[in-house]
Amino acid sequence: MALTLTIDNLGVDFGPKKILHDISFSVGAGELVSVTGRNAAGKTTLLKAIAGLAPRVGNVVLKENGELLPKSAIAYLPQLTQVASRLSVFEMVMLGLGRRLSWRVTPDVFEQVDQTLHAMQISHLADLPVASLSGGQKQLVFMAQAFVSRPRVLLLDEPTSALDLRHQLIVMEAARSYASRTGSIALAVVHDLMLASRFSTRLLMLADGTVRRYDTPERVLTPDELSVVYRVEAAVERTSGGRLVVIPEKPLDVDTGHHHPDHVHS
Ligand SMILES: Nc1ncnc2c1ncn2[C@@H]1O[C@H](COP(=O)(O)OP(=O)(O)OP(=O)(O)O)[C@@H](O)[C@H]1O
Repeated sequence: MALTLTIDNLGVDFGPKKILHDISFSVGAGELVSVTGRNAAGKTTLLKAIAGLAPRVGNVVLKENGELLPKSAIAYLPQLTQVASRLSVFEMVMLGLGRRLSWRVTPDVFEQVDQTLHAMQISHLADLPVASLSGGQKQLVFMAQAFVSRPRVLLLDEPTSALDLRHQLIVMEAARSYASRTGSIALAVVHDLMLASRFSTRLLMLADGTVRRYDTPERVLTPDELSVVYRVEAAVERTSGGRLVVIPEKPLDVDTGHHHPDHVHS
């Protein structure tokens, strides 16, 4: 395969606290992988560690046609934060071109930014100040900024959490088509399991600080898995169109992990 991201025995400690350990998996060209798991499972930490933004042990190897790629081939888009900027949407997206920009804005640059705005369906916002946009619109702008930089690996931290239904689909479709069209890799933290299953080639389910399952959505999203990982009773069904539907029924008692049946006296 042309491009591969290989994570080998990755671990992250914050002081004495082991957040992630023994994480190994690999992703191939064209894949969108959704990272899922409970709150505080370490999903953000995993993306940051891959991007080199969190202290880690273990290896992150990105290779294309046998050649190692530099860290700059990986783009990390954090969860949406406040934007204090007077830049317009067009200018903000253009900044994604980084070192490819010179003092004069060439037609080629306009073209690339225009195309990206169009793909994200935000052309009509081009001249507005980013600061004046809604949370969801800002998310689309930052995704566009990441796309235009043409990363080989795109790491998206909860890209859909601030978005309405329509924009959730636009963003997930944009991530999927970016990966498949450019033969690159996208990893996205996604809490919505139906959205994740619909758009992802594979799900990476984190639990207890490590990879619990890394497989197709159909294989990962089973009632048994959901009860263990999320401590919920849930039904998993399929629509007539073949899509997976996860229906959470009720929370189960939190598993303390301290069951010692041997010690139970009858
Ligand atoms: N810089 C840090 N220093 C110490 N602990 C940290 C730091 N960053 C994260 N943690 C801890 O690491 C654990 C994992 O956090 P992380 O943000 O990766 O979880 P998450 O799965 O992305 O959570 P959520 O779904 O709630 O966004 C948490 O217990 C958090 O408190």
